[in-house]
Amino acid sequence: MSVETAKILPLRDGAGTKPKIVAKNVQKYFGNVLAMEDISCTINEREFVAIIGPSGCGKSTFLYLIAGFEKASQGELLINNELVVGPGPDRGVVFQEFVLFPWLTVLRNATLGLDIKGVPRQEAEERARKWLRLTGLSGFENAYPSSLSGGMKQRVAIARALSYDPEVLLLDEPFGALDVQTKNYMIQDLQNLWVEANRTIVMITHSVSEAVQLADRVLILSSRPSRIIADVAIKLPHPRDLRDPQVRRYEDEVTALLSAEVDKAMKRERQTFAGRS
Ligand SMILES: Nc1ncnc2c1ncn2[C@@H]1O[C@H](COP(=O)(O)OP(=O)(O)OP(=O)(O)O)[C@@H](O)[C@H]1O
Repeated sequence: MSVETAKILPLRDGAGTKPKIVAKNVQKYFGNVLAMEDISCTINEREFVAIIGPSGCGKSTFLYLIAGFEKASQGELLINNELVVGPGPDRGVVFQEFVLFPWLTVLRNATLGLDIKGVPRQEAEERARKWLRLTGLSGFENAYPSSLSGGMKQRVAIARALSYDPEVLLLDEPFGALDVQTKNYMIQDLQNLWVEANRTIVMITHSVSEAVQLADRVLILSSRPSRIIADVAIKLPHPRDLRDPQVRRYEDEVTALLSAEVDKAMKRERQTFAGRS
C-alpha cells in the first residue's frame, strides 16, 4: 500500500461484540490420528484473531474447518450462527503459497472468484481494481505473475480474496513464503488494509511478533492433539510497532506460553523417536 493510501485511512473502530465464528467442542481425527482434541472459542465480528502453536499442532486444520474444506469429527463450527457445511462466498482464504494463475494478468487473477460467481465484467473489474489499489498494485493490473515479486503476488492473492467481499478473511501463514524485509512491509500494510476491509480476520502464523503486531487476540494451541491453552487479548491501538515496549511485553508473554508448549512437543517427539529406535 502506498504511504498516501495509508494516511487517508480512518482509524479502525474496534471489534464488535456479535459472535461471527463459534467453535463448540470441535474434535478432528484424520483416520485414527487425533489432530484436534477439543476446541471451543468465539471470534467476534471485525476481530483479528491470530492462531499460533507448535508445528503440526493443527493450526491449518482449524482454519480449514472454518473454511469448510474439512469437516469436524465431533462438535460444531458455526458462522453467523449457522453450521459450516462446506466452503462459501462468506469466507475468503489466502494461502502461504501465492496461488495465482501464471497465464492470467493481475487483474484477471484478482477477478477470478467474481468471474466464477457470474458478477458482470465491469463490476468485477471495479471491485478488483479497488483492492488492487489498496494493496499497492495500481499500475500492475496488466502484468503477469511471473513479473511480480513474492510480496506483490501475495498482495494479488489478498486483493482477490477481498474483491469477493467475504465477511471472514482466513489467512494461512500469509507471510511464510516472504523474505523478512517484504514481510515487515506486508505487516504494516495489513494493519492499514484491515482498517479499510473491516472484516473478521483469522490468521495462522508461526511468528509471535506477527501475531502481537496484528491481532486483537492471540489463541495459543497446545501440541497435537490441540486444545486452546491461552487466549491473550492484545489491548493496544494500531498501527503497532515492535519497538514499542508495550508490544514487546505482549511478545514476551506469548513467547513464554508458546515456548513451554513447544518444549513439551519436542520432548514427546524425542521420546517417540527413542521408542522407535
Ligand atoms: N489430510 C490429512 N490427512 C492426514 N493427516 C493430516 C491431514 N491434515 C493434517 N494432518 C495431520 O494433522 C496434524 C495437524 O496438521 P496441521 O497441518 O493442521 O498442523 P499445523 O499446526 O498447521 O502444522 P504446521 O505448523 O507444520 O504448519 C498433523 O499431525 C498432520 O500430519
